[in-house]
Amino acid sequence: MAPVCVLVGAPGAGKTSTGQALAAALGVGFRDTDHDIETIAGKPIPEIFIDEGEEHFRTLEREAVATALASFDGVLALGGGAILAEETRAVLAGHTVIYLSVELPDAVRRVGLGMGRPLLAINPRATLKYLLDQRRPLYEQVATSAVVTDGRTPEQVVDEILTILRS
Ligand SMILES: Nc1ncnc2c1ncn2[C@@H]1O[C@H](COP(=O)(O)OP(=O)(O)O)[C@@H](O)[C@H]1O
Ligand SMILES: O=C(O)C1=C[C@@H](OP(=O)(O)O)[C@@H](O)[C@H](O)C1
Ligand SMILES: [Mg+2]
Repeated sequence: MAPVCVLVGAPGAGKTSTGQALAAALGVGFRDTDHDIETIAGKPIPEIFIDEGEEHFRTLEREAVATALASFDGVLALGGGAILAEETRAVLAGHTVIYLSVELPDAVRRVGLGMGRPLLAINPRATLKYLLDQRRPLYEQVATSAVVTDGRTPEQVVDEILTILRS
């Protein structure tokens, strides 16, 4: 069993919201590893960062991604930092991985002051710039296709992913 596709990209790329619309268009289930982590931890992501720290969150994230890749056959959205783990990049090999790309102006506008994303709670613009520069090569490394989301509606992004999945 494998996901129809796995969505990766920076915070604000639209992995969660566009992923849900894509799953609906395909008539398949939708799963987000951030949600799985919250269920396993029994608390929201900001509380995991406060109580146990980022390293613990990343451990839960590696486990959540590996479990979902092995047991889910719908559209799977990862958290923006999941690809930082070499182990996760390795288990993504062989999957259909779509990189939803977003650059700083649109990403900042979409995530505002973080909205439940603890890494972006302080100085979101500078932090997002750092994250984008650090992660862009990793998203490109794991992706089998890339879709630009800047200046495009979620519907346009879904249409392009559907075209990719049909090809
Ligand atoms: N293509 C888009 N155009 C405009 N707004 C978008 C687009 N994709 C997502 N958004 C908005 O950006 C915010 C972050 O989207 P989300 O799906 O949570 O991104 P991610 O899961 O990649 O961090 C949400 O408010 C969402 O509605
Ligand atoms: O970029 C990151 O490191 C993170 C992104 C978030 O997910 P989204 O990319 O869906 O916002 C969430 O996993 C957590 O706050 C950490
Ligand atoms: Mg998300």
